[in-house]
Amino acid sequence: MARNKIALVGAGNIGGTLALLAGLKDLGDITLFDIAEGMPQGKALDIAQASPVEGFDAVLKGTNDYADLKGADVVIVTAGVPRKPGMSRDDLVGINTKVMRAVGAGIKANCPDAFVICITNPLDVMVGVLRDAAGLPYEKVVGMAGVLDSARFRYFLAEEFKVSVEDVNAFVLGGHGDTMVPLVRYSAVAGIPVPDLIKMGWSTQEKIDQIVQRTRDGGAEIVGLLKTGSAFYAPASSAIQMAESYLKDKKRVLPCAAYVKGAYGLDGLYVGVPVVIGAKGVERIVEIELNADEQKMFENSVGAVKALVEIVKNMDATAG
Ligand SMILES: NC(=O)c1ccc[n+]([C@@H]2O[C@H](COP(=O)([O-])OP(=O)(O)OC[C@H]3O[C@@H](n4cnc5c(N)ncnc54)[C@H](O)[C@@H]3O)[C@@H](O)[C@H]2O)c1
Ligand SMILES: O=C(O)C[C@H](O)C(=O)O
Repeated sequence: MARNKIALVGAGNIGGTLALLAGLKDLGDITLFDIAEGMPQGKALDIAQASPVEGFDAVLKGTNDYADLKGADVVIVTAGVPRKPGMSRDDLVGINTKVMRAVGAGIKANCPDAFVICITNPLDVMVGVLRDAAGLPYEKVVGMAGVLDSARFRYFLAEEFKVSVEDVNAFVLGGHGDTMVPLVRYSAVAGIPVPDLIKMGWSTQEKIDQIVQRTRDGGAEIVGLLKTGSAFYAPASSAIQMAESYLKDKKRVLPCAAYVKGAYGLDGLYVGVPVVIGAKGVERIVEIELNADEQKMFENSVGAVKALVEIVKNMDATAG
């Protein structure tokens, strides 16, 4: 059986990490695309030279030519600009919208049958711009953020409860911004809901509230420490989990920025919700029940995403 092909558009911090992980996990052949000349070629060669040591067989190619995306089964997009300390993700909207349109055109022309995972920020809006430019079916274009935000939430909870990260389940919904909604009620250790663990004396409401806020600020915490860019190891791991679920038809239930029309009272918007990812792409939107507080937080987050969508529309109107 021929190997799958994973194309990585953007070969920077996340792109390079994605290439290494895709190799280590034997996901297939890997093409690294970037506008920077030499850099994707250099990273591809470097990772190829790690393959004999790590024991994986994959063709690794670096390129500056969109034609090399041909035949890609999965495309993961990180092209664009990350934020620096003092910036919000939303500050990237102007520059990264232009990048998403160029990348969308490249995907449309070369691999319209691929499953596309967008990572570029501001995420929920960029995945919509990318989808529109690529013209792919909505279920084949999805954004990565919820897996990352939930992983942060899980990690902080595991630290607090002093248990394995593997036993902590947690969901973060909504837009990938300051208004994201970590759902305490749907978070659990080995099936025991967090509110029950508070009653059992494992933690306090105050500490859980602090963890919720730290999760919301998770990206900014790392930007503040790195100073020159943003997180890239955990974002790459998160996108690889989504790609693997598609390629292996695992039907994982993962929080992703998916196009929601009908569910959650939404009328067609990319925003973070739990979905099932399988061989057909986003196979199902999982509509969970939200209580009044959760609903209010979710609506607030949806409002923030919609406001940014309007900014993109106004940019277009101004540009004529
Ligand atoms: N969704 C999330 O959860 C999440 C997490 C982390 C980072 N991000 C975002 O991902 C993006 C990438 O982050 P990074 O750390 O890899 O940044 P990076 O600067 O290391 O890499 C970005 C790469 O994109 C390339 N690029 C720029 N314009 C391009 C174009 N038109 N076509 C192709 N390539 C182009 C650059 O040359 C660079 O190599 C940023 O927007 C960042 O905010 C999102
Ligand atoms: O915080 C950022 O700008 C990058 C990313 O969205 C993250 O959450 O790490």
